[in-house]
Amino acid sequence: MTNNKTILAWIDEMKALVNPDQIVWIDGSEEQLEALRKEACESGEMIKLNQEKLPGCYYHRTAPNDVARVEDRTLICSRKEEDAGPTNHWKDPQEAYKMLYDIARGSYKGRTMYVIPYSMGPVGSPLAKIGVELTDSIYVVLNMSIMTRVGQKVMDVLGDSNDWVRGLHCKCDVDPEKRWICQFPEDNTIISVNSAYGGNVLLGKKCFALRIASYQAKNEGWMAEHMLILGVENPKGEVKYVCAAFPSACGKTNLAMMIPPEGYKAKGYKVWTVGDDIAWMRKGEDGRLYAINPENGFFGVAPGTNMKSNPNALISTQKGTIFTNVARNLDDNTVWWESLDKNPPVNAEEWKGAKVNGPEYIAEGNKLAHPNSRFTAPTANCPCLSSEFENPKGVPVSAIIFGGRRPDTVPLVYQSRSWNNGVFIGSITGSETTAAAAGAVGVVRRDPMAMLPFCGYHMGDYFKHWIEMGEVLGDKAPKIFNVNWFRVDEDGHFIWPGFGDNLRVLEWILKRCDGEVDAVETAIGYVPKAEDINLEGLDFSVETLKSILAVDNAKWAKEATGVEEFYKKFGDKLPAELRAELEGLKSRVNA
Ligand SMILES: Nc1nc2c(ncn2[C@@H]2O[C@H](COP(=O)(O)OP(=O)(O)OP(=O)(O)O)[C@@H](O)[C@H]2O)c(=O)[nH]1
Ligand SMILES: O=C([O-])CC(=O)C(=O)O
Ligand SMILES: [Mn+2]
Repeated sequence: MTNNKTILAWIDEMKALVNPDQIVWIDGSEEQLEALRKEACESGEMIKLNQEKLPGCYYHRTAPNDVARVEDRTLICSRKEEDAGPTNHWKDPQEAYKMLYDIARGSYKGRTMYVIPYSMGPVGSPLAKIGVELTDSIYVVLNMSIMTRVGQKVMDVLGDSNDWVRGLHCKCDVDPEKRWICQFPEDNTIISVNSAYGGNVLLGKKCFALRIASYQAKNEGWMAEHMLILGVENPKGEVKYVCAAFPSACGKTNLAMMIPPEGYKAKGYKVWTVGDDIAWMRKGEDGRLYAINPENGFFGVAPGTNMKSNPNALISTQKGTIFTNVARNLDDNTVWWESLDKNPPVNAEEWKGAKVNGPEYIAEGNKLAHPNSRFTAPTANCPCLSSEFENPKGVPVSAIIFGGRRPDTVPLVYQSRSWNNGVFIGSITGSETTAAAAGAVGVVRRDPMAMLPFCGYHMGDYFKHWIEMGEVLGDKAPKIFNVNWFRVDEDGHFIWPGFGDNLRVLEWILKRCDGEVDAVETAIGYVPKAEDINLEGLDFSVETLKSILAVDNAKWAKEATGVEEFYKKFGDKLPAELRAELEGLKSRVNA
């Protein structure tokens, strides 16, 4: 498939290490993928689902100890420890290679090495980048061929270039004690061992498109962010694009595919999805910031997805999709997860594979699907996929939105006072932890720009890079906002209806970008006047709206103290601009 000497030499080296019985190059053809699906079903690695109801869909189950990303076993292996920074786990590259090679050695014996050439971004786009993943898992091959563009065409574009990212995945025996997800940013290399969970092994996604790419982006003057990209079309037919960074399982897929409320639909509003998880952004010829989605599929959270909450996501999963760790309905060989509908299958197989009576099992307090069960669906299935999805130049970004799960303190929406103030707001993002990563759920932690688990270098330098991008973009920079869909009442219920109704907030955001609406200046930034959020057709009182737009200076004084504590980690790597923003916030909330 290629004469590229750097690729051939690396594959020879890896082959000598892992010792496969044979090597198969993934050419991207449907025949080859179909043969692999058949093989995976014969070995039991995958189950073919009901082909009338779910054509081209398959089911897979991971080991019960291997169901989410493992942040404490994810390492940044830069030569200097300081370059990984205080928010990453670090290991010396020489020691890491030795440890990983000892684990990987001979691990493909009796198995096949699949070579997957893939492009992150439209093949040949000036914003795209290329990787090669080696894996011994057909499941990984099939997922990568949904999530990225794979095959011969990628090699053709790469030619002899050495600008590609090396990725070695060894499933081994999925031993959690020997599980390591290692990035070597200075070597453009990723090694992942002893896992088969998507976020750890689909190396194009978090490992390349965020951890390695964020480092490349800093050095090359662009941005790699954990952001959805969506277009809002107004009744005049104009489309404006926004990017939003929320931590894992905090609503990116849902916002990216939202259905406008009835009243908005009637007026002609439409929402178009460009991406649901990752954005690569660069300054364009006209000086504005342009974004592409480097992915070609959605690796989405299944539980909670239904025809009411997110029909576009659900429809995206109805063909050519791989389901992982959801439950199976054994009567008709389809899938089920919590809140898909009100009828859990009686004749069910829960996510670990035990046969159970669904309703009884749930009544006993169990879940049929794992909370982080996922679907891998082709973007092409999405009914609201943007016509710009394949545009090699990307889409111009009007607004950047940060957000997280905050039961109190943070208002529904506010606008930053300036670019640097917006960077400050992104840097102090807090959110309750979710099932997307192993560990406790529901604990508020700081997750700057939703990049805490994904920034491939020193977070202080990353903040500085954001400040510098603002200088480069000048008055053409997107406006920066923060949202919080997750304020709760005394009974712990979400106050704001969220989902499609979030368009009401996006409308205000876009009006602010165009200078069409006023706002109230508060200690933290600009908050909407309650009458400027359209509540038409919604059973929601202005009083309640006011309660979730309110800024409580006493709470924010506490927040500022928490930020001050958090910022200590960065020492003198904390940009002076952010220090000044914190001082500004403190003086305003205490005024
Ligand atoms: N209350 C409320 N919940 C929401 C909203 N949007 C999403 N959620 C819930 O948040 C959870 C995760 O949503 P996703 O859209 O899959 O999150 P994500 O950010 O794409 O997650 P990753 O794929 O892990 O990066 C689901 O359980 C949703 O039901 C909202 O507007 N309000
Ligand atoms: O990487 C994963 O496993 C899924 C994901 O999008 C996230 O956790 O943000
Ligand atoms: Mn994500």
